[in-house]
Amino acid sequence: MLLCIDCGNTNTVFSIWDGTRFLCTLRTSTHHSRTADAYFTWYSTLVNHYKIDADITDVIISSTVPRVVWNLRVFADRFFGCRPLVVGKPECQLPIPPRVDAGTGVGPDRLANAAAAFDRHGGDVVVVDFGTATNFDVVAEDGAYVGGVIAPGVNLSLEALHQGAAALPHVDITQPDKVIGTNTVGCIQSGVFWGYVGLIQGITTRIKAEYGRPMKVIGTGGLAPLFASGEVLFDKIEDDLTMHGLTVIHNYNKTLTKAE
Ligand SMILES: Nc1ncnc2c1ncn2[C@@H]1O[C@H](COP(=O)(O)OP(=O)(O)OP(=O)(O)O)[C@@H](O)[C@H]1O
Ligand SMILES: CC(C)(CO)[C@@H](O)C(=O)NCCC(=O)O
Ligand SMILES: [K+]
Repeated sequence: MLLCIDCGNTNTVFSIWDGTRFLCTLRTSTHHSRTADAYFTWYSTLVNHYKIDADITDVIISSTVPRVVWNLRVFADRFFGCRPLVVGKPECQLPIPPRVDAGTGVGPDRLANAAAAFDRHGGDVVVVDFGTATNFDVVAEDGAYVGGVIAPGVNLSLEALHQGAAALPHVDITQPDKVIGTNTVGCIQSGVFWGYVGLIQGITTRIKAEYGRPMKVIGTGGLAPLFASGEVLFDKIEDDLTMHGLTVIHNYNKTLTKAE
Protein backbone atom coordinates (compact mmCIF):
# COMPACT_ATOMS: atom_id res chain seq x y z
CA MET A 1 0.00 0.00 0.00
CA LEU A 2 1.04 3.56 -0.69
CA LEU A 3 1.15 6.32 1.89
CA CYS A 4 0.70 9.73 0.22
CA ILE A 5 1.88 12.75 2.19
CA ASP A 6 0.84 16.25 1.11
CA CYS A 7 2.62 18.77 3.26
CA GLY A 8 1.37 22.35 2.78
CA ASN A 9 2.46 25.53 4.52
CA THR A 10 -0.44 25.23 6.99
CA ASN A 11 -1.53 21.59 7.07
CA THR A 12 -0.01 18.17 6.44
CA VAL A 13 -2.31 15.44 5.13
CA PHE A 14 -1.60 11.69 5.07
CA SER A 15 -3.74 9.43 2.92
CA ILE A 16 -3.46 5.65 2.45
CA TRP A 17 -4.00 4.37 -1.11
CA ASP A 18 -4.75 0.66 -1.45
CA GLY A 19 -4.47 0.69 -5.26
CA THR A 20 -8.18 1.36 -5.76
CA ARG A 21 -9.24 3.90 -3.16
CA PHE A 22 -8.05 6.04 -0.27
CA LEU A 23 -8.66 4.16 2.98
CA CYS A 24 -8.35 7.26 5.18
CA THR A 25 -7.22 10.88 5.26
CA LEU A 26 -5.41 12.15 8.35
CA ARG A 27 -4.69 15.83 8.91
CA THR A 28 -2.26 17.63 11.20
CA SER A 29 -0.68 21.07 11.24
CA THR A 30 2.69 21.51 9.53
CA HIS A 31 5.66 21.93 11.87
CA HIS A 32 9.23 21.43 10.81
CA SER A 33 10.18 20.49 14.36
CA ARG A 34 7.91 17.40 14.34
CA THR A 35 10.11 14.31 14.57
CA ALA A 36 9.74 10.95 12.82
CA ASP A 37 8.65 9.42 16.13
CA ALA A 38 6.03 12.14 16.65
CA TYR A 39 4.60 11.50 13.16
CA PHE A 40 4.37 7.81 13.90
CA THR A 41 2.68 8.28 17.29
CA TRP A 42 0.00 10.45 15.67
CA TYR A 43 -0.34 8.24 12.58
CA SER A 44 -0.57 4.90 14.40
CA THR A 45 -3.09 6.23 16.93
CA LEU A 46 -5.48 7.27 14.14
CA VAL A 47 -4.91 4.19 11.98
CA ASN A 48 -5.73 2.02 15.02
CA HIS A 49 -8.70 4.19 15.92
CA TYR A 50 -10.21 3.78 12.44
CA LYS A 51 -9.26 0.05 12.47
CA ILE A 52 -7.42 0.36 9.17
CA ASP A 53 -5.46 -2.63 8.03
CA ALA A 54 -2.59 -0.66 6.51
CA ASP A 55 0.41 -2.48 5.13
CA ILE A 56 2.55 0.41 3.87
CA THR A 57 5.25 -0.58 1.39
CA ASP A 58 5.74 2.76 -0.39
CA VAL A 59 5.69 6.44 0.57
CA ILE A 60 5.44 9.51 -1.68
CA ILE A 61 5.83 13.06 -0.36
CA SER A 62 4.87 16.47 -1.75
CA SER A 63 6.16 19.21 0.51
CA THR A 64 5.94 22.96 -0.06
CA VAL A 65 8.01 23.31 3.14
CA PRO A 66 11.55 22.01 2.46
CA ARG A 67 12.49 21.72 6.14
CA VAL A 68 9.94 19.02 6.97
CA VAL A 69 11.20 16.56 4.37
CA TRP A 70 14.11 15.24 6.38
CA ASN A 71 11.95 14.04 9.32
CA LEU A 72 9.42 12.55 6.89
CA ARG A 73 12.21 10.62 5.18
CA VAL A 74 13.33 9.25 8.55
CA PHE A 75 9.68 8.38 9.32
CA ALA A 76 9.35 6.37 6.07
CA ASP A 77 12.65 4.61 6.58
CA ARG A 78 12.24 3.81 10.29
CA PHE A 79 8.63 2.64 10.30
CA PHE A 80 8.04 1.28 6.79
CA GLY A 81 11.58 0.40 5.72
CA CYS A 82 11.30 2.36 2.49
CA ARG A 83 12.93 5.25 0.68
CA PRO A 84 10.18 7.75 -0.10
CA LEU A 85 9.71 9.39 -3.48
CA VAL A 86 9.88 13.16 -2.99
CA VAL A 87 8.14 15.17 -5.74
CA GLY A 88 10.48 17.78 -7.19
CA LYS A 89 13.68 15.85 -6.36
CA PRO A 90 15.69 14.53 -9.32
CA GLU A 91 15.06 10.87 -8.42
CA CYS A 92 11.29 11.40 -8.75
CA GLN A 93 10.36 11.47 -12.43
CA LEU A 94 7.28 13.31 -13.68
CA PRO A 95 5.03 11.90 -16.41
CA ILE A 96 5.33 15.24 -18.26
CA PRO A 97 7.94 17.81 -17.15
CA PRO A 98 6.78 21.40 -16.52
CA ARG A 99 7.41 24.09 -19.15
CA VAL A 100 8.39 27.20 -17.19
CA ASP A 101 11.26 29.71 -17.14
CA ALA A 102 14.69 28.10 -16.83
CA GLY A 103 15.87 27.87 -13.23
CA THR A 104 12.46 28.52 -11.63
CA GLY A 105 10.99 26.07 -9.12
CA VAL A 106 7.44 24.77 -9.28
CA GLY A 107 5.64 23.82 -6.06
CA PRO A 108 5.31 20.02 -5.80
CA ASP A 109 1.61 20.40 -4.97
CA ARG A 110 1.13 22.16 -8.31
CA LEU A 111 3.02 19.36 -10.10
CA ALA A 112 0.77 16.81 -8.40
CA ASN A 113 -2.35 18.81 -9.33
CA ALA A 114 -1.18 18.90 -12.97
CA ALA A 115 -0.55 15.13 -13.05
CA ALA A 116 -4.02 14.50 -11.56
CA ALA A 117 -5.81 16.94 -13.86
CA PHE A 118 -4.22 15.35 -16.92
CA ASP A 119 -5.02 11.84 -15.73
CA ARG A 120 -8.68 12.71 -15.08
CA HIS A 121 -9.41 15.33 -17.71
CA GLY A 122 -6.72 15.00 -20.37
CA GLY A 123 -5.26 18.52 -20.21
CA ASP A 124 -6.48 22.02 -21.12
CA VAL A 125 -7.35 22.50 -17.46
CA VAL A 126 -6.92 25.22 -14.88
CA VAL A 127 -6.82 24.00 -11.30
CA VAL A 128 -7.81 26.48 -8.59
CA ASP A 129 -6.31 25.25 -5.31
CA PHE A 130 -7.39 26.97 -2.06
CA GLY A 131 -4.61 26.45 0.46
CA THR A 132 -2.36 28.85 2.35
CA ALA A 133 -2.06 30.54 -1.03
CA THR A 134 -4.77 30.36 -3.69
CA ASN A 135 -2.96 29.08 -6.74
CA PHE A 136 -4.14 28.62 -10.30
CA ASP A 137 -2.25 25.85 -12.10
CA VAL A 138 -2.51 25.74 -15.89
CA VAL A 139 -2.20 22.29 -17.44
CA ALA A 140 -1.56 22.17 -21.18
CA GLU A 141 -3.08 19.79 -23.73
CA ASP A 142 -0.17 17.33 -23.28
CA GLY A 143 -0.40 17.43 -19.46
CA ALA A 144 2.53 19.77 -18.81
CA TYR A 145 2.28 22.35 -16.05
CA VAL A 146 2.84 25.58 -17.99
CA GLY A 147 2.44 28.24 -15.28
CA GLY A 148 -0.34 29.99 -13.45
CA VAL A 149 -1.14 32.48 -10.73
CA ILE A 150 -0.37 32.71 -7.01
CA ALA A 151 -2.74 34.86 -4.93
CA PRO A 152 -2.87 35.28 -1.14
CA GLY A 153 -4.98 32.58 0.49
CA VAL A 154 -8.35 33.30 2.08
CA ASN A 155 -7.22 32.75 5.66
CA LEU A 156 -3.99 34.67 5.03
CA SER A 157 -6.01 37.66 3.76
CA LEU A 158 -8.27 37.60 6.82
CA GLU A 159 -5.25 37.28 9.10
CA ALA A 160 -3.45 40.14 7.34
CA LEU A 161 -6.41 42.50 7.97
CA HIS A 162 -6.43 41.55 11.64
CA GLN A 163 -2.66 41.93 11.97
CA GLY A 164 -2.43 45.21 10.11
CA ALA A 165 -5.43 47.11 11.45
CA ALA A 166 -5.84 47.66 15.20
CA ALA A 167 -9.66 47.81 15.11
CA LEU A 168 -10.22 44.76 12.91
CA PRO A 169 -10.88 41.46 14.71
CA HIS A 170 -10.00 38.00 13.48
CA VAL A 171 -13.00 36.61 11.59
CA ASP A 172 -13.72 33.29 9.93
CA ILE A 173 -14.70 33.12 6.29
CA THR A 174 -18.34 32.60 5.41
CA GLN A 175 -20.70 33.67 2.63
CA PRO A 176 -22.38 36.89 3.86
CA ASP A 177 -26.07 37.40 3.08
CA LYS A 178 -25.45 40.92 1.84
CA VAL A 179 -22.62 42.71 0.08
CA ILE A 180 -23.03 45.93 2.08
CA GLY A 181 -21.92 44.96 5.57
CA THR A 182 -23.63 46.79 8.45
CA ASN A 183 -21.05 45.81 11.07
CA THR A 184 -17.27 45.31 11.07
CA VAL A 185 -17.37 41.53 10.85
CA GLY A 186 -19.91 41.66 8.01
CA CYS A 187 -17.78 44.20 6.13
CA ILE A 188 -14.66 42.01 6.41
CA GLN A 189 -16.53 38.86 5.39
CA SER A 190 -17.99 40.65 2.41
CA GLY A 191 -14.61 42.03 1.36
CA VAL A 192 -12.90 38.69 1.47
CA PHE A 193 -15.76 36.46 0.23
CA TRP A 194 -17.00 38.64 -2.65
CA GLY A 195 -13.47 39.84 -3.33
CA TYR A 196 -12.48 36.21 -3.82
CA VAL A 197 -15.44 35.45 -6.06
CA GLY A 198 -14.32 38.37 -8.24
CA LEU A 199 -10.71 37.22 -8.12
CA ILE A 200 -11.59 33.70 -9.22
CA GLN A 201 -13.93 34.90 -12.00
CA GLY A 202 -11.50 37.57 -13.18
CA ILE A 203 -8.43 35.38 -13.22
CA THR A 204 -10.05 32.33 -14.83
CA THR A 205 -11.59 34.55 -17.54
CA ARG A 206 -8.22 36.14 -18.28
CA ILE A 207 -6.39 32.79 -18.23
CA LYS A 208 -8.89 31.36 -20.73
CA ALA A 209 -8.55 34.39 -23.02
CA GLU A 210 -4.74 34.22 -22.93
CA TYR A 211 -4.66 30.43 -23.35
CA GLY A 212 -6.90 30.61 -26.39
CA ARG A 213 -8.44 27.11 -26.23
CA PRO A 214 -11.46 25.82 -24.30
CA MET A 215 -10.47 24.88 -20.74
CA LYS A 216 -12.03 23.11 -17.78
CA VAL A 217 -11.81 24.81 -14.37
CA ILE A 218 -11.37 22.39 -11.46
CA GLY A 219 -11.62 23.63 -7.87
CA THR A 220 -9.78 21.88 -5.04
CA GLY A 221 -8.74 22.52 -1.42
CA GLY A 222 -10.81 23.00 1.71
CA LEU A 223 -12.56 26.21 0.73
CA ALA A 224 -13.53 25.38 -2.86
CA PRO A 225 -17.09 24.24 -1.92
CA LEU A 226 -17.72 27.49 -0.02
CA PHE A 227 -16.95 29.61 -3.08
CA ALA A 228 -18.83 27.30 -5.40
CA SER A 229 -22.00 28.07 -3.44
CA GLY A 230 -21.67 31.78 -4.30
CA GLU A 231 -21.58 31.60 -8.11
CA VAL A 232 -20.78 29.06 -10.81
CA LEU A 233 -17.00 29.29 -10.68
CA PHE A 234 -15.87 25.72 -11.43
CA ASP A 235 -16.80 22.98 -13.85
CA LYS A 236 -16.08 20.52 -11.07
CA ILE A 237 -14.76 20.31 -7.51
CA GLU A 238 -12.39 17.46 -6.70
CA ASP A 239 -11.20 17.56 -3.13
CA ASP A 240 -8.70 14.70 -3.54
CA LEU A 241 -6.92 16.17 -6.58
CA THR A 242 -3.43 16.64 -5.07
CA MET A 243 -3.55 13.19 -3.44
CA HIS A 244 -4.67 11.62 -6.69
CA GLY A 245 -1.73 13.30 -8.43
CA LEU A 246 0.63 11.68 -5.93
CA THR A 247 -0.72 8.22 -6.82
CA VAL A 248 -0.28 9.02 -10.54
CA ILE A 249 3.34 10.17 -10.05
CA HIS A 250 4.11 7.16 -7.87
CA ASN A 251 2.63 4.79 -10.42
CA TYR A 252 4.67 6.38 -13.21
CA ASN A 253 7.92 5.94 -11.25
CA LYS A 254 7.04 2.29 -10.49
CA THR A 255 6.51 1.63 -14.21
CA LEU A 256 9.93 3.15 -14.94
CA THR A 257 11.65 0.98 -12.31
CA LYS A 258 10.01 -2.15 -13.71
CA ALA A 259 11.09 -1.25 -17.25
CA GLU A 260 14.75 -0.91 -16.20
N1 LIG B 1 -16.20 26.86 5.79
C1 LIG B 1 -14.93 26.95 6.19
N2 LIG B 1 -14.53 28.01 6.93
C2 LIG B 1 -13.26 28.13 7.33
N3 LIG B 1 -12.29 27.23 7.06
C3 LIG B 1 -12.63 26.15 6.35
C4 LIG B 1 -13.94 25.94 5.87
N4 LIG B 1 -13.96 24.78 5.16
C5 LIG B 1 -12.69 24.29 5.20
N5 LIG B 1 -11.89 25.11 5.91
C6 LIG B 1 -10.47 24.98 6.17
O1 LIG B 1 -9.82 24.74 4.97
C7 LIG B 1 -8.59 24.09 5.26
C8 LIG B 1 -8.37 22.96 4.29
O2 LIG B 1 -7.77 23.50 3.17
P1 LIG B 1 -6.53 22.84 2.50
O3 LIG B 1 -6.09 21.61 3.19
O4 LIG B 1 -6.82 22.77 1.07
O5 LIG B 1 -5.48 23.97 2.69
P2 LIG B 1 -4.61 24.33 3.96
O6 LIG B 1 -4.34 23.13 4.72
O7 LIG B 1 -5.28 25.47 4.68
O8 LIG B 1 -3.34 24.92 3.20
P3 LIG B 1 -1.98 24.18 2.78
O9 LIG B 1 -2.35 23.00 1.94
O10 LIG B 1 -1.29 25.26 2.03
O11 LIG B 1 -1.34 23.81 4.06
C9 LIG B 1 -8.69 23.51 6.64
O12 LIG B 1 -7.74 24.15 7.47
C10 LIG B 1 -10.12 23.82 7.07
O13 LIG B 1 -10.17 24.19 8.41
C1 LIG C 1 2.29 28.38 -4.27
C2 LIG C 1 2.41 27.37 -3.13
C3 LIG C 1 2.75 28.10 -1.83
C4 LIG C 1 1.03 26.71 -3.01
O1 LIG C 1 1.03 25.72 -2.03
C5 LIG C 1 3.45 26.27 -3.45
O2 LIG C 1 3.09 25.60 -4.61
C6 LIG C 1 4.85 26.83 -3.61
O3 LIG C 1 5.51 27.10 -2.64
N1 LIG C 1 5.30 26.97 -4.88
C7 LIG C 1 6.62 27.43 -5.23
C8 LIG C 1 6.60 28.49 -6.29
C9 LIG C 1 5.85 28.13 -7.56
O4 LIG C 1 5.14 27.12 -7.63
O5 LIG C 1 5.98 28.87 -8.55
K1 LIG D 1 -3.11 22.02 -0.36
